[in-house]
Amino acid sequence: MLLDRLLVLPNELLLLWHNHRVPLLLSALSLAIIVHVIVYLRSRRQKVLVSPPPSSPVEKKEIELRPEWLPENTTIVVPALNVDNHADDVAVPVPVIKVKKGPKTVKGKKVPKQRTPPASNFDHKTDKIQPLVFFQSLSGTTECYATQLAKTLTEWTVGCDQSASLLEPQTHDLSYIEYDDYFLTPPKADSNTKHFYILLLPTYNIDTVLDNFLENLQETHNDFRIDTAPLSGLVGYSVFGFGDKEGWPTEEEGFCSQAREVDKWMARLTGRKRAYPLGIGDVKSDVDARLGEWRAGVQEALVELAEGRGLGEGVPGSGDPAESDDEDEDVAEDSDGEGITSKPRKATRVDDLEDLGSMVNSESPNPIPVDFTSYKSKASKPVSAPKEMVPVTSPTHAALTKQGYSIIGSHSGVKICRWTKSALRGRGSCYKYSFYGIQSHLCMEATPSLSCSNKCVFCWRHGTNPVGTTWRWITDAPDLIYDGITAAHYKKIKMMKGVPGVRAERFAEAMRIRHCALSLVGEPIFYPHINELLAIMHANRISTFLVCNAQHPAQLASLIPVTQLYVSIDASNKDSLRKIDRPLHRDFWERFCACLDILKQRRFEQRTVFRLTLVKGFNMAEEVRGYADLVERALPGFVEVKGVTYCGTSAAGSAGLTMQNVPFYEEVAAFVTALAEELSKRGLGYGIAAEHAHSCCVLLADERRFKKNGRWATRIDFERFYELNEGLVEGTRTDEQGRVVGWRPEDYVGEETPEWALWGNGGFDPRDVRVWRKGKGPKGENNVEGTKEDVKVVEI
Ligand SMILES: Cc1cc2nc3c(=O)[nH]c(=O)nc-3n(C[C@H](O)[C@H](O)[C@H](O)COP(=O)(O)O)c2cc1C
Ligand code: SF4
Repeated sequence: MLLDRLLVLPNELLLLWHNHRVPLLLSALSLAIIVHVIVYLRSRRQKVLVSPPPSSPVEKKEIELRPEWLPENTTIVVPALNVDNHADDVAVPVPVIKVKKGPKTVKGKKVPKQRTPPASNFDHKTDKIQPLVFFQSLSGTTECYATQLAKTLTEWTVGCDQSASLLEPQTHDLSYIEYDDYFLTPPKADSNTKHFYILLLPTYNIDTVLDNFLENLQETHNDFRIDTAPLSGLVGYSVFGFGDKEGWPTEEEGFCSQAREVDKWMARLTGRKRAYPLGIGDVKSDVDARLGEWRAGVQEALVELAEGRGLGEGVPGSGDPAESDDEDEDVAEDSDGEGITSKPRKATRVDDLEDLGSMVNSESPNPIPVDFTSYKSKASKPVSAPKEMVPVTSPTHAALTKQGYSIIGSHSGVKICRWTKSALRGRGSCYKYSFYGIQSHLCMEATPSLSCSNKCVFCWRHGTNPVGTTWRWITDAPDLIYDGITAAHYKKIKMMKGVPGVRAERFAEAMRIRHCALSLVGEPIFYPHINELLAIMHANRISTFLVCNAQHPAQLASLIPVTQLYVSIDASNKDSLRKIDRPLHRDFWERFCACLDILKQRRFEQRTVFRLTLVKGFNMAEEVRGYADLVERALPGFVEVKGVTYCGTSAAGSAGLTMQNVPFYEEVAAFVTALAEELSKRGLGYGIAAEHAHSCCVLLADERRFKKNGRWATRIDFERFYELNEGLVEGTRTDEQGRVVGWRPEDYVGEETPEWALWGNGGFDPRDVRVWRKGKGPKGENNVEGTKEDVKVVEI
C-alpha cells in the first residue's frame, strides 16, 4: 500500500508543478527583486562601521554619519574609519568616496508676482516698539558708535512724544548672540512688544564673524523648512555700514560691501521691512555726519511707526532687497516733459528670485531660466578664491600676537604656556604632569585651526577669531605647520634664557619638544590635514594630546589614534550645552551625541578622556546625573574635571560670566565626589584617581583599566606608545579569532601615579618649589618669593 503511494508521488508532484508553476515562478521573481532592491538601497547609504575590539563589553553598533557632517570640499577615506585596520592604512590603497554636495537644479520659469506693501503688524494703540541695536566690531570703532547710538536713542525714547510706545533700546554684539534667537524668528516677547532692528556693521575683506553671520542669514532664507521671510514679524529694520574709503574707494571696490549684503538679506528675511535706507560712512572722513543723518531718519521712521502710520505706502520696489532698473523700463518724464526710454536690462545669469521679479517682463514670450533651488547662493556665483583665516593685516592677527600667540601660516597658532615657564624655573608643572607624567617644559601648546564652530562663554579667543561650520580657508601644508610651530616654540623658549630662576638643565631639556597639546584655542580637527600633522609629530616622537569640541563626528571618526584623545563635555544636556558653548551648528546635540558614540567605539585603541569645565551658574548644579549618563554612554578611560579659568574678556562679560562663576576648589571637589558616587551606583567602575589642586583639576579614571596591583596607574609610557605606533612591538588587541590587530591603551600604561598626585594629596611635586602670589597662601610655607612682582604662578 505504502509502496504504491510512493510510486505515484513523482507524478503527483509533476502534476502540482504544471498546475501552479506560473504563480510559483512569479513569487520567486518578486522575492529576487525585493532582495536586490534592499541590497542596492543599503549600499547607497554612507555608513561608517567602527567595529568594537574583541573582548570589549560593547555591543557592535553602527554609527551613521549624516552626509551634512562630512567635511565640505574634502573626501573621506572610509577604510581609515575602521579602527582595527588603521595600522595598514598607509600600505593599502583605498578607494576615495567623494561626497556630493549641493542641491539638484530644477529649471522652470518665474511667474512675476504682484507686489503689495508689507502688512503692518503694529497696533499703535496697544503695542510697543522694542528697538534692538546689533553691532559687530573687530577693532572697536563700530562698538564705540553702537554704544553711543544706543545711549542717544535711550535718552530720546524716554523724552519724546511717543515715549509711551517706545521701549529703551537693547544692544547686542553679533559675535556673542545666538543667531537663531534673533534671526530665525523675532525674539520671544509678550504679544504687545514688536521689535525694530538697527544693525551697525563694519566691512572686512578678510574672514571674520560677519562672513558667518551673512552665511547664516542666507541659509535661513534658503532653508526650505523655514518660511523665506521668517522675520516678517519685525516692525522694521535699518542698517548702517562703516568702511574705509582710503582702501576701498568705491562700492565696486568693496566699500561697505558687507553692510550692503546684510541689508539685502534683511529685506528678504523681513518681507521688505526696510524702515530707512542703508546708511554708509567712511571712518576716515564723513562717518559722524552720515551716521547723524541716518540716525535722525531712523528716529523719524520709529515715530511714524509709533503713531500707527506704518512704513508708508512706498513707490514700487520699496523695501526690495536690491536695486532694480524697473523705472528705466518705463517711459519716465524728465523735468522738461521729454520722454526718456531706456534699454531693457538683459538677464545674464541665474539670479535671486526676488531680484528677478523686477527683471521679468511678463509679456516676454521667452521665459528666463531660473534655478528654483538656489538663490544668490555661492553655487550661482563665480567661485571666489578662499581667503586666509587670519591674514597678517587683520586685527585678529594683531590681537592674538599681542596676547602672545605666534601665528603660523594663516590658520595655526602656538603659544608658550605659563606652566612651561613655571616648569623651566622649577616651580611646578601643570596637572598633566601629576596625572600623566608630562613635564610642562617639554610640552608645546598649539593648534592648526584658530577657527572653531562654537562660541563658548569661557573661550579665550576674545571673540575675534573666525568661526565657521565648514573649512573655507586657504589651507597650509602639515609640514609647513609643523616646522612653523616648533620653530616658534623654540624661539619663545630661548627668550626665557635670561629670566631669573630658569634652571639650566630644564632649559637644555626644553630644546627638545616631547609633547604637544593640540588644545590651545580653536578646533584642531577642523584642519583638513590633521592626520598628516599628527603622523609627523609621532614620527618625531612627540606625543599628542588632542582636544576636540564634539562637533565634528566625521573628522573624529577618521582621526588616526593619538596618545590621548579628549572630548570637551561642557554641559550634560542639550539646553545647557547650547547656552554655554553657543554652537553654530543647528544639529549640535546630534553631533555631540555621535561624537560620544565614536569615542566609546575607540576606547580600546587609545586613551579617551572627557574634559569637563565647570562654570558655576551654567553647568554645575543639578547636572551630576546628566554627566553620569554621558560617561555611561561613552565610557571614557578618564574624566578630567576642571574649574573654569576666568579670562576677564568682554566676550565673557557679554555672556554674563564674572569671577562669581569660577568655582572654588572645594566646590569642584564636591562635584567630583558626587559624580564618582553616581558612577559607582551604576556599577561603572570609576574612582577618583588624582588631583592638581592649584589648577583646580581632579581626575576620575576607569579602575578596571588604569589600576596596577590595586594602585592607580594613570601615567603614560610614551616610548612604548611610539614603539607600538611604529610597529616595533606588538600590541595586545585581538580580533574574534585571537589574531593581533593593534594595540590597546593598556599596552602603554606607564608608572604608578606618584603618591603626592593621588586624590587627597594635593598634586604638587615636592621636588618643585611652590610659589604663592603676593598676599596668597599660608604664611611661611615655601613663600620664598611671595613678594616679588615677577611671580606669575597664581593659585586659582
Ligand atoms: C583687514 C581689513 C579689511 C578691511 N576691509 C574693508 C573692506 O573691504 N571694505 C571697507 O569698506 N572697509 C574695510 N575695512 C575698514 C573697516 O571696515 C573699518 O576700519 C571699520 O571701521 C572697522 O570697524 P571695527 O573697528 O568696528 O572693526 C577693512 C579694515 C581692515 C583692517
Ligand atoms: S570649543 Fe574651544 S576654541 Fe571653540 S569656542 Fe569653545 S573654548 Fe573656544
